[in-house]
Amino acid sequence: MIPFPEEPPRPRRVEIAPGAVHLPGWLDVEQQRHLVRACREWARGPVPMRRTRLPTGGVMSVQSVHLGWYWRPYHYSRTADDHNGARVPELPDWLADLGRRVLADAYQDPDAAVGYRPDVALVNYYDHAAKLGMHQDKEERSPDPVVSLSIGDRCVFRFGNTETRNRPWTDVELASGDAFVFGGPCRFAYHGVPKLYPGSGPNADVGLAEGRLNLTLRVTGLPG
Ligand SMILES: O=C(O)CCC(=O)C(=O)O
Ligand SMILES: [Fe+2]
Repeated sequence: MIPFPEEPPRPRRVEIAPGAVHLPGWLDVEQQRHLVRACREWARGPVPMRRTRLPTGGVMSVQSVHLGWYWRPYHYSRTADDHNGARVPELPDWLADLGRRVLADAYQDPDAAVGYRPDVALVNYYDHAAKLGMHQDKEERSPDPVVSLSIGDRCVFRFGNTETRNRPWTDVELASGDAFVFGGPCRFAYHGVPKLYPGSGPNADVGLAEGRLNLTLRVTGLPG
């Protein structure tokens, strides 16, 4: 009998565009579990996880909690001025260090990571109905790369161009444990999350029963 073909191993590093790199399976299960536990702690407060209010009056479908700086459309502050006024917690050194290690692997250059000092982390939680529209991360005054980590359900991460929110774009599937970096000529590319695959995550193995968790690290370039 001809054996059923095995799934090909996922590639370890995929350059999507100059400066944009996908690292499938960068986090092991233990690291993912640790991050899920940490996110549960941060979600409790002092600024609890919530849906960001938009200037249009609506709310984002993604729920989030921030470390280092509080983000709302379209600026940063230290305190949640549109919410409970509390100050966000510091971004822990171990998380910044994780960001540096992702960067070194993404750019295959330990030096690329040496001066990288992310000072804000956005923790985003997607339930099955949540999406994130095409946008640029552009409130930062630094050209340093954005590092993103994914845990839980798989999603389509739509990575576009720096000119418009429309095509051309590349749809990348981000799975639990994947890292994604965009910097250099891609730093201000439009991107979004149009689709989640409910039930596709490792669930109990990482301590996240459903949905998708994303951690996004950025350098604001703002004075301390
Ligand atoms: O969830 C993601 O993968 C992307 C999140 C994102 O683009 C953002 O928080 O600005
Ligand atoms: Fe973004």
